[in-house]
Amino acid sequence: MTTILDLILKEKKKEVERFKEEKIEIPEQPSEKKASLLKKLQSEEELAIIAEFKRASPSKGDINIGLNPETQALSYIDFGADAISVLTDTPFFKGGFDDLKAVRETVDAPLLCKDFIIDEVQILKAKASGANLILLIVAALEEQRLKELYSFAIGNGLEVLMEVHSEDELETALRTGAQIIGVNNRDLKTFSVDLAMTEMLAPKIKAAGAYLISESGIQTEQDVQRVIEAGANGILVGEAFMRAENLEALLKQMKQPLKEVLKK
Ligand SMILES: O=C(O)c1ccccc1NCC(=O)[C@H](O)[C@H](O)COP(=O)(O)O
Repeated sequence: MTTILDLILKEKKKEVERFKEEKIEIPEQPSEKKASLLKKLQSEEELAIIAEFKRASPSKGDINIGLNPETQALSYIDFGADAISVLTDTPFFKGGFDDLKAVRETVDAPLLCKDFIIDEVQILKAKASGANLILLIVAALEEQRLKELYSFAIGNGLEVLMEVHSEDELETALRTGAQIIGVNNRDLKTFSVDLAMTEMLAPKIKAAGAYLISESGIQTEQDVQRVIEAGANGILVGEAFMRAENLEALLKQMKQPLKEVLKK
């Protein structure tokens, strides 16, 4: 059965060929833009919130097409987000590298290039557009390739969020030495979302001493409490923030002091 991930990766191969034709220039990053999600996670006081700029998605179609990336990024930071994720895929998510650049010019926070990375050239493109962090999806890559891309990103001064959705994938991720593991609560084959995935994988991530980001399907304060109780150090939220009628209230409700929640 062909999955959505297969279709996305097929498009990525074409995109990689196009990028290889481009001259990618990496400007020197001003020091205030060299932001680190890892440092934020190491402080371990509050839940780290990665707020995502996501216009559309394969599972939900159009989410909020007209939103301006600069305005949304400023609101995210003003209301307490610690990092911003920008979907740079165009065919399936209606995003682009121009969105990433626009957000980089607007805020100094750690910036995640959220894409389906299969080649070094995409990592260079992410860096050239101002990212501090890239996503590597274990399900999208052979282990050897995952290790190569991980080392390439780290060697280029980028942090890596490594995404998993099963125990086997988690073991592969840990073998690369990844320090930030994203558990995707969304099954990319069926699109079903279940926060139990975070609960299932959390003990192994914590035992390995890595940081856990719970990704996808987080909509409410109760969802946040549930993943903190499982052991999450951070969350990645897209749709709920992009659709929020009162973004300030929602973001502030989600911003939880970690120890206080665990005491409840
Ligand atoms: O969101 C999708 O439909 C999707 C489909 C196929 C591959 C990836 C997909 N999403 C990427 C993400 O990881 C989410 O954008 C991110 O975790 C935020 O999720 P949400 O808060 O549920 O918007």
